[in-house]
Amino acid sequence: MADNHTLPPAVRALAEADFSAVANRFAQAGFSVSQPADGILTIRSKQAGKPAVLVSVGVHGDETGPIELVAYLLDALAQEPHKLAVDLMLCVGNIGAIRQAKRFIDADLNRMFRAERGTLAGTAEAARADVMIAATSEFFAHAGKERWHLDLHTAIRPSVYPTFAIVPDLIADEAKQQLIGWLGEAAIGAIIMNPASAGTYSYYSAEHHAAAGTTIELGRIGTLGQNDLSQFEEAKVALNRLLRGLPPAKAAKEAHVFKVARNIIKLSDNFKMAFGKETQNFTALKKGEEIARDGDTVYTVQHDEELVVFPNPDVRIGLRAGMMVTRVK
Ligand SMILES: O=C(O)CCC(=O)N[C@@H](CCC(=O)O)C(=O)O
Ligand SMILES: [Zn+2]
Repeated sequence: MADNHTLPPAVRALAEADFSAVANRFAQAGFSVSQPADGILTIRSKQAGKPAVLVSVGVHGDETGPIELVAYLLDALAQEPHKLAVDLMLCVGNIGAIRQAKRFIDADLNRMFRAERGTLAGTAEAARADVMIAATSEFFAHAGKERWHLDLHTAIRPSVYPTFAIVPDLIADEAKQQLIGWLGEAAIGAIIMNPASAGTYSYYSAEHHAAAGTTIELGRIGTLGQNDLSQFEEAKVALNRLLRGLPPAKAAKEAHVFKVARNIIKLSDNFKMAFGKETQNFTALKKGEEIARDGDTVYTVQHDEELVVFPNPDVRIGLRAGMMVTRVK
């Protein structure tokens, strides 16, 4: 982590998963506040029927922008706690990796939210995912119909759309439309509709807890305390609006919509991508162009146009090394 002494106190506290100041304020204002595990805080109203909102940050330890954004927002909300209009679960994901300013310690935490973990079982992140799953299940077990999970990330490499979201297809229609409306308010540039889980946290919440769950990419990885949050002002305003139960605002932007055509899975150590790993997200490839090869398997573009997202040859064998998407609108 950056030199913590120079960080604004609210940012330092959230990055260290120290909820004490915030927890006290909401508890004093009459909310039921609990910390079911390290890095997890729930704040519930004593009145039933509020929307349930899970906000997660730091699922990858080097993705620091969302930690800053949520820290400032939560700090401001804690000054007027009675304005919180939802039941809130806040999850700081990979606490150990945040401390070390690394994506993960042993393995990618955002691939652990699946029934079969194979070679990922036994890692530090498998244990952390179990803790997060238990707390998430408990949180949504008490929830009414309106359920959200906003899992805030940042991308490793540049992107044609600096902000974008991955939305599980299986979310029920009404909730999906509400989520897409919210992503518009947040000025998210592109939405990728995803038909199948890659073991991610937001897909898990959507599939198992009927949440309007999404992974949101806000810019690129950077040093804690040094992110330019002005690029995500609309996202901050939209999140603030949701937590305070204010009426939806007009979309700041209509997102470009894509759908996942195929996940490129790394099959062996022979996996080689046809382009550099700095290739920006949403780079377009034409039918027949090579994407990657892995021994005898050659991945080529099947549609007239496919765009590559998250190209990463360095993932473990068996995991997604890239996502090919096609344009819907
Ligand atoms: O930029 C990258 O290569 C990774 C950024 C990131 O962590 N993205 C998430 C997306 C999760 C999803 O598909 O919903 C991830 O790969 O875990
Ligand atoms: Zn991430």
